[in-house]
Amino acid sequence: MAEPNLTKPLSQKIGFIGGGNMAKAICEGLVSKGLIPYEQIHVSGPRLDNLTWWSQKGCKVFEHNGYLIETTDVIFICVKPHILQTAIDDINKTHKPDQFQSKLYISILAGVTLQQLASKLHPYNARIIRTMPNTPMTVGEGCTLYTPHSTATKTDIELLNRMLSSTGLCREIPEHLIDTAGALTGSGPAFVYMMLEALADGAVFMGLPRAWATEFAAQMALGAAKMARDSTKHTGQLKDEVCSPGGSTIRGVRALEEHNMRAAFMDAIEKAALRSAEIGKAGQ
Ligand SMILES: NC(=O)C1=CN([C@@H]2O[C@H](COP(=O)(O)OP(=O)(O)OC[C@H]3O[C@@H](n4cnc5c(N)ncnc54)[C@H](O)[C@@H]3O)[C@@H](O)[C@H]2O)C=CC1
Ligand SMILES: O=C(O)[C@@H]1CCC=N1
Repeated sequence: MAEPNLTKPLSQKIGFIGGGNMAKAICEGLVSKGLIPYEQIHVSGPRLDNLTWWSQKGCKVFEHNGYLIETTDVIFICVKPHILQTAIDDINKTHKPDQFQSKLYISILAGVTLQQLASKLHPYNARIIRTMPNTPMTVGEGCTLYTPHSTATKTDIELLNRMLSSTGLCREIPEHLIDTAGALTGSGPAFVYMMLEALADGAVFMGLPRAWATEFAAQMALGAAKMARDSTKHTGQLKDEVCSPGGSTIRGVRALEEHNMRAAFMDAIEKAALRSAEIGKAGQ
């Protein structure tokens, strides 16, 4: 696929069904890159008083999802997986399914399969792409994985790439891998924040002021992540280059091995991936 043009502003109106954490992260990612102004973004949710973050920024807010679909071109579905049916039922309170023109629906729901999405959204003339984004897209370092449904056109996929490449990495993957890859990229930030907190706790334990410990831990991880991403060296080699023989780092490495750090991270990804698949199998 040709490199998306990341600077040209979007002409489309973008909608979010559900204005929670991940919807805000996508919104901030798009706006901060100059792709779209807040005024071109619409959001819907069951209570307007929960949408003040959006209205204060200048976005248009709706209490019913049908009005959001009517007034936008691309709709991000950003509710919790078990709320999907309730959100769809809400559309029917104000609109008839065949009232809608064909539009692009981008699901960010963990676990919910393209087949499940298609069977629920088919009456609304939906073209569908399943994605797994992550919150670091707020700062332009996100990672979005996606699988298009057969209803999605080449133009839809190009538009998705244009939007989400501006907020970080955006990569198509086969659907059978999205639960596992999503455990790594979608849930992974929580695991990394826990790791940063624990590393900072260690430094505080040894006497470093908390604010410094937090700042230094984050900067250290940012640099290490950049090297791991951009270097051709294996992460094991990068680790070896930090460990002086008989030095301080290898003592810390030994402590991590004694506490089964690798098994703990592997288990975290396994459990998150299995839960994601379970959400899909349970029909949310
Ligand atoms: N938080 C994260 O890091 C990530 C979340 N996701 C997915 O994003 C989705 C949303 O997650 P969060 O943003 O974390 O949850 P959240 O709870 O922050 O947001 C969900 C929003 O949906 C709204 N809502 C509830 N009922 C609704 C209805 N009937 N119609 C419209 N809106 C309704 C709620 O008011 C709330 O603002 C989930 O499906 C999750 O699997 C995917 C990747 C990362
Ligand atoms: O915890 C969850 O289910 C969602 C999916 C990935 C991140 N948060």
